Amino acid sequence: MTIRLAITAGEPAGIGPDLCVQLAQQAYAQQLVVIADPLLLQQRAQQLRLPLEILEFSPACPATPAAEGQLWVAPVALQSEVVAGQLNPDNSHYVLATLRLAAQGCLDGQWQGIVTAPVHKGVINDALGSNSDSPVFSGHTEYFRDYCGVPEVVMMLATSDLKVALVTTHLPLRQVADAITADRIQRVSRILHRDLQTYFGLPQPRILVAGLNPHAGEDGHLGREELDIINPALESLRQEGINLVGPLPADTLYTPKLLDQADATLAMYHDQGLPVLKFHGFGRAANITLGLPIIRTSVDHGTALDLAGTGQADPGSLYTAIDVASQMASHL
Ligand SMILES: NC(=O)c1ccc[n+]([C@@H]2O[C@H](COP(=O)([O-])OP(=O)(O)OC[C@H]3O[C@@H](n4cnc5c(N)ncnc54)[C@H](O)[C@@H]3O)[C@@H](O)[C@H]2O)c1
Ligand SMILES: N[C@H](C(=O)O)[C@H](O)COP(=O)(O)O
Repeated sequence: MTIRLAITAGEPAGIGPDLCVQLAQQAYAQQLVVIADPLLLQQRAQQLRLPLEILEFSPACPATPAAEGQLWVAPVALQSEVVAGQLNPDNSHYVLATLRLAAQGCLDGQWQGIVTAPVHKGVINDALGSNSDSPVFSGHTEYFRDYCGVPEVVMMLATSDLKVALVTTHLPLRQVADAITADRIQRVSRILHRDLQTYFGLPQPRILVAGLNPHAGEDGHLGREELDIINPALESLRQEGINLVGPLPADTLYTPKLLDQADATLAMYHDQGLPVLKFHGFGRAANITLGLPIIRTSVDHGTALDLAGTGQADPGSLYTAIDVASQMASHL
């Protein structure tokens, strides 16, 4: 059966539309349906001097891959003109409309998964009038969690040989320590364990867990979260049969000797785990939201406004995200 995936083109002034146009330059086994304004894609194709024939998507038709040079598109109209590289809050509702259509279509069974090109969190929050203490839009991860009505999801970025999942996602650093609770560690670990089994063919995944503090707290001399919160949470999860090692000092967790014996790693916060992953494989990684009732993957990079419309954007991570979503769909 041909897999059908929806691809949201993301922030219109960023490199998302460029990547979608680049995507159309070859044929795929899957039917890839880009959710975007078709005029934006045509404009960007002209700017990049690349051929593009748009085919309007109909959910009633059987899944059919596009030929080289063609792109299936589910149209959503922009609100305002787009200049590559220049953010315009007037188009933020368009961006959110593409995410809604993608999520609802997946819940309705129109496509088997969603792959997202990057959005700009700042401009969406500018448009929605939120501030740094309580952003209305923290990211796709939290948006799809709320849209799908599930209490917890897990952000995991993965290359072919390294998986980094996070206990907390888009939080100001000041709030991170308070968010590391036994309850959250348990919910995140259970989702990670289950989805590694379900989607990645790992019957008994071995997961390395980082501590929060330097040297994993140095026996309580450099912070007590390991002793008071993380250790007891991991111990009770081990009683459930989840194979967790740690809490380990984060600085040496990501060394070959330990990683060679692990299926995945669990970092306590965004910039503890993701710089390692991106140093290891920026442009070859996918961002995967675990715990959703739908499959959702994404690129490992942002909107790269400096590259929009230049032809310099590397589509490697988008290809990886499509591959990973397809593999996940094939496990269902
Ligand atoms: N999946 C997503 O939606 C996602 C992911 C990360 C960041 N973001 C958002 O993107 C915006 C900009 O973030 P940032 O500046 O921190 O990161 P960025 O990834 O946009 O840019 C960081 C650097 O990497 C380069 N780069 C990024 N993607 C590239 C590609 N495909 N090919 C070649 N070079 C590439 C950029 O030119 C820049 O030098 C922020 O609003 C952030 O929240 C979105
Ligand atoms: N944390 C992600 C990264 O650094 O790549 C990125 O911000 C995307 O997050 P969402 O998928 O939640 O938008």
